[in-house]
Formats: sequence, C-alpha cells, structure tokens
Amino acid sequence: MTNHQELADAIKSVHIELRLSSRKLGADAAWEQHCQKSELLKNYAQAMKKLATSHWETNNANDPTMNRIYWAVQECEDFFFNGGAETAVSKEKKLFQTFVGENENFPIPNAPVNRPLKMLDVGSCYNPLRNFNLFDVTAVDIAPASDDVIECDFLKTEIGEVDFLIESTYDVVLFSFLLEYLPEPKMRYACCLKAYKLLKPGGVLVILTPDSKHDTANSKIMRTWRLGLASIGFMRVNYKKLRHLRCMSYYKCRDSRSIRGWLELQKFDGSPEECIVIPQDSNPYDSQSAKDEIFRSETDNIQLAVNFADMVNADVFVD
Ligand SMILES: C[S@@+](CC[C@H](N)C(=O)[O-])C[C@H]1O[C@@H](n2cnc3c(N)ncnc32)[C@H](O)[C@@H]1O
Repeated sequence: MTNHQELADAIKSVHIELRLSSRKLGADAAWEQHCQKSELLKNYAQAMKKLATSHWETNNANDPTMNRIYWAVQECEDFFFNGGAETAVSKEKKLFQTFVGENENFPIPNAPVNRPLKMLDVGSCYNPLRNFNLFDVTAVDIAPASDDVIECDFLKTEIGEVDFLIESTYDVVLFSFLLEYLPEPKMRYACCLKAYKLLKPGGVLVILTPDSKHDTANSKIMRTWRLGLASIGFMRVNYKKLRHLRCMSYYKCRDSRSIRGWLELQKFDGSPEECIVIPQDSNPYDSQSAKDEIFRSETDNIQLAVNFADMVNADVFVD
C-alpha cells in the first residue's frame, strides 16, 4: 500500500468493522475478537505509520506548528513551564473554596515538575514523540509499529499489573487519535478514568481527536465530554479547534470535589460512562453500506476519509 487513499481506506475499514461488530456482539466480545486478529492489527499499524510518517510529517516537516504532535508538545511546554499549571491550580483553588469550603485545607502542591516530563502515550503506534527532549515517553499500543512501543491493551491491563501502569506516576497522558478507535462510549470513559489514576495530582491528559467539521458543529458533544471528564475529576485547561482536529488538555484536580462541585451546578443528570460520544456512534449503518467492502457511509466519508486522507495537505492543522 503506497497511495494515501488506500492507506486511509485500510484504516477506515478497521474502525467501521469494529463498530459494526460491537453493535452485533456487544462491545466486550467484539473487542476481544478484534484483539485476536493479529494480522489485521499489524496491517493497520503499518498503514497508520506510513500515512503519518510519509505523508503528514513529511508534508509538515518545515513548519511544526501544523501538526498534532506539535500541538501536544507546545501545550505541555506552556502548561508545565510557562505558567499554565499555576493558573490551573488557582482556578481549582477557587472551585475548592466555593464547593468544598473556605475553611478546608486545599491540598499542598507537589514538588516542582522537572524536565523531562514523564509521559504515557496510549495508542502510540510508532512513538511519534520519541524525538522530543521534553518527554521521557512510555509508549503503548495493542499493535506496536515500532520496537520502542510496548505491546499492551490499555483497556484490559489493570493498574499495578505491569510496572509502567502505576498509580500517580505520570505528568502527562496522551490520547492522540485513540478514543475514536474504541467502539463504545463506556470504553472511552474507562480509558479516561485509568488515565486519571495514572496521572500525578496536577498532571495533564492531552486528547487529540479528528474532526473536520466547523468549530461549533460538535460543540454539544464537546460539552458532554467536559461533563463526563469532570465527573472523573478532570478540569479543562485548554481547548482548540484546528482544521481537522480538536485538541484539548485536562488537568487532574488535586481534590476531585472541586470540579465535581462545578459539575453539580451544570444540572447534569446523564450517565458519566455514556458521555464520551463521537458522531459515528449514532451513524445508522444500513444493511447495504454494511455489505460494501469498505462500509462507506456519509459520516465516515466526511469524518474519516477527510481526516486521514486530507492530512497530506500542508495546511491541515492550521486554524
Ligand atoms: C489512529 S491510531 C493513532 C496513532 C498515534 N497515536 C497517532 O496519533 O499517530 C490509534 C492507535 O490506537 C491503538 N489502540 C487502540 N485501542 C488501544 C488500546 N486499548 N490499548 C492500546 N492501544 C490501542 C491502535 O492500535 C492504533 O495504533
């Protein structure tokens, strides 16, 4: 496979097949079956690596401000070393005083964070952050496309089961195009909950998710994400819509009651586990589209073909 459209189609068909199987068998059974398809996962990993390294990164090589990796790097630099953390702590302190109590003790800040930041890159594929000195990266994936990525199913591996998944040890957890791979909101929520536990208090979850629609098109969905993440104990720090993706960073509150107090004010009565939705969840794949070899549908053509294939253009990550 060399052509970017072929690579994009290969990636797209894996996502859709998994989603359809999840509707048929239930998410857990579908996931178990999916993870056993080692040949499929290997081909996906190679297609993803090739698309990213020979198209996106090559085309954007002269201007790092145009790619998703750069956004994550800049965000972490700004948060940890250019005042972002101090702002987040003072916002949390106000929430804490309002919702927990003026006379309660706000947790004492940790020792200052040092370089390199300890980062867990989940669904890393080919470890795109390996060359940035800012991070000491632990990269994991169900199907590594590079020797420096550890084979691990983040959904199914328990905290404490392996030495790189220990509670409160990371400054940053990165989900770059991970959540939309998972077929059900509750699986995405489970990943966010695990990230919360793995982060140090005051650490940051960076989420990059493909979205080619205009800025406000999916704002309802983004609000639900914010509520779901608040129920875990995350406070939103930054949110940016680029041309083909949404970038966000969430801070792990020192005391989750601070942000849960804010959540109560939102009069949210849904189930937090169902909050991390994506437009494809409600895509009515009809029987005809399911028969098509690559299961084309309107939303997927827009969401996936454009997200992946068009990223070869140099202006993809510009506002
Ligand atoms: C669209 S690719 C993104 C790759 C890379 N993060 C990037 O931005 O280029 C999604 C990756 O997530 C991995 N993945 C999906 N679910 C996973 C899980 N539960 N645990 C670990 N990796 C997972 C897939 O194997 C795939 O490599």
